[in-house]
Amino acid sequence: MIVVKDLVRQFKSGDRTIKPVNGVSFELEKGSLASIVGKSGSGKSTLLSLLGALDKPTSGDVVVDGVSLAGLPDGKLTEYRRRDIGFVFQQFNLIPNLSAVDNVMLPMEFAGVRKAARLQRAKELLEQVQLDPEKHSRRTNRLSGGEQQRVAIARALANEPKLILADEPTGNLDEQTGEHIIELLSSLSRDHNTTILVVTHDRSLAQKTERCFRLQQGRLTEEVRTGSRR
Ligand SMILES: Nc1ncnc2c1ncn2[C@@H]1O[C@H](COP(=O)(O)OP(=O)(O)OP(=O)(O)O)[C@@H](O)[C@H]1O
Repeated sequence: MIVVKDLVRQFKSGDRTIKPVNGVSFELEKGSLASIVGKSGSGKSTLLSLLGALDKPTSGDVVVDGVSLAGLPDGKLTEYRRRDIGFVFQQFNLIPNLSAVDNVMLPMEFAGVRKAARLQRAKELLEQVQLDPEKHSRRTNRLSGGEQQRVAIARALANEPKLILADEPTGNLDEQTGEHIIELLSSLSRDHNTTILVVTHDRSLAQKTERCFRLQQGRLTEEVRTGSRR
């Protein structure tokens, strides 16, 4: 479970102070899929960076399965980022000259998993994200955008993270492929019991997630829903 407590991130810009994250609190149940929508500049990327320990808050805390990030020294924060967080980006950020399977194996190599176990798990994950088995050994720069995003999602799952942070994961995909990716994230959050938080500009995609938050001038509100995904 992820608990975000009164998170604030401020920057000085000349003699002005801006607060792209200004007192944000929310909780995410384990295995849930949630989205955050908000205009450009509303603070979405800043918030994701704080949740992924790529940046430190000015005040407030993120507590992941009972562990407070504010209380962790830098070394432990790096460990948290590598072990407990999976990142998925709009630009996929795969290594283009490596095969799909090698891209998925890479984070497991950093985590010290044996080669045979890495290979087996990478293949299983690529099956779970429904990448055609013929394409497992193909270099990722020879895959379509939707296929590359499936590989990136498999890579994000590699070390069984507690939280997957997806920044505009459908931003470079056509509408239908984007919908497939959101459906995939939805089923993976259930099957792996992994919490997934998606930032998107696309309101129709946000509607497909279990919960939807709106960020406006650094403040977060939850949209009220009727019915449930499960
Ligand atoms: N390192 C920084 N120094 C100063 N200001 C920053 C810094 N990072 C972000 N900001 C400012 O914080 C505000 C929010 O930026 P952020 O990138 O979080 O917005 P966003 O909602 O992700 O936007 P977009 O949808 O365009 O990616 C912007 O005004 C931005 O200029």
